Amino acid sequence: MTLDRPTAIAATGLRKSYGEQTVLDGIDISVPEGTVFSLLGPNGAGKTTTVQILSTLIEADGGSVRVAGHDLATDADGIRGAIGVTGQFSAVDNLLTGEENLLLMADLNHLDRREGRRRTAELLERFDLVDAAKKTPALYSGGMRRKLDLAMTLVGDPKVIFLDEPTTGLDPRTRRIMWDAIRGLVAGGVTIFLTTQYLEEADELADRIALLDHGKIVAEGTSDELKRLIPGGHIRLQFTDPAELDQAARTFAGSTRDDAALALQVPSDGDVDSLRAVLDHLDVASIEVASLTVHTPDLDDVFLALTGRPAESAADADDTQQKETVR
Ligand SMILES: Nc1ncnc2c1ncn2[C@@H]1O[C@H](COP(=O)(O)OP(=O)(O)OP(=O)(O)O)[C@@H](O)[C@H]1O
Repeated sequence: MTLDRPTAIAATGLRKSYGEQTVLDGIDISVPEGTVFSLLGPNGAGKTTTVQILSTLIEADGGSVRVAGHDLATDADGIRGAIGVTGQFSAVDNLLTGEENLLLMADLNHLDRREGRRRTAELLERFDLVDAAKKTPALYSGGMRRKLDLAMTLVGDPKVIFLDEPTTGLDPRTRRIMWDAIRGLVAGGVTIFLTTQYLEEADELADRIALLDHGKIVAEGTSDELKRLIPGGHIRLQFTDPAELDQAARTFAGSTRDDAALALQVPSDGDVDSLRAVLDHLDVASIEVASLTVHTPDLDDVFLALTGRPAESAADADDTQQKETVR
């Protein structure tokens, strides 16, 4: 579906070290126009460094980059003119009001006065900041600042937007508002490069996801492709009678029983055929089941399987690494 689209962001063999520390150890990235690409990784994995290189803020030690048709080596200005960046450190000026911040951006983007006012009003409305427009951002909540920051990025109508951990630390409601705004941008044809520590965020928004760990992309694919990389799916059968549980445990080789919960987990990839096979076996053996649920692995399971560590504590864990690529 996205295969025929032109490439909005292409990076090959990106390398970057700080002193002895290799932060990016040769990474390749390709993002089709109008899609969301998510770079996922724990604290310190190199996500911000990647965004800084692709958005011309710092130089790589090696590799080539094209963004929105411009080559980084020969036309960094072209890239700067086509992109918007919302970083972890916001561009918001605390001495100006929210509205003045937006008007300033309109000026910097060479919009005339009328167009600048129109765009500012539209963005204040869109991000539910009309009531806060005349206040300085020092009085804003973290979520409001983040929304103002994204609104400022949108003043120039960029075709490619880099969002570096746009929802870190936000409450679930504000996170949803940001997600909706991002979906709206993509629907309008914008390409999004999103970094996040949240597996759920990548799962919700991204067309393709790359997992960055120890300077390398250790897995890449759609959310479903990544989930298929790992085992862990199962059908959970719930019983009301221990005798039924006993009988089912004998029927399904390789199953795991939970006696306290009167439940049995039968390994399964969750597809219809395997579900039908389980139901047929239960039928033939006349086993009564109270309920049945299908569990498919989520990105947390993927992260654990590919890095050997849970996503939460990934930043301070050991060097265990596996390589896996989905094409
Ligand atoms: N200017 C710098 N000088 C030295 N080391 C740096 C510099 N910038 C980043 N680093 C190091 O590079 C590594 C990657 O940092 P980066 O900010 O890209 O990670 P990240 O994945 O964005 O993490 P986070 O989620 O914490 O922002 C870190 O170990 C960091 O300490």
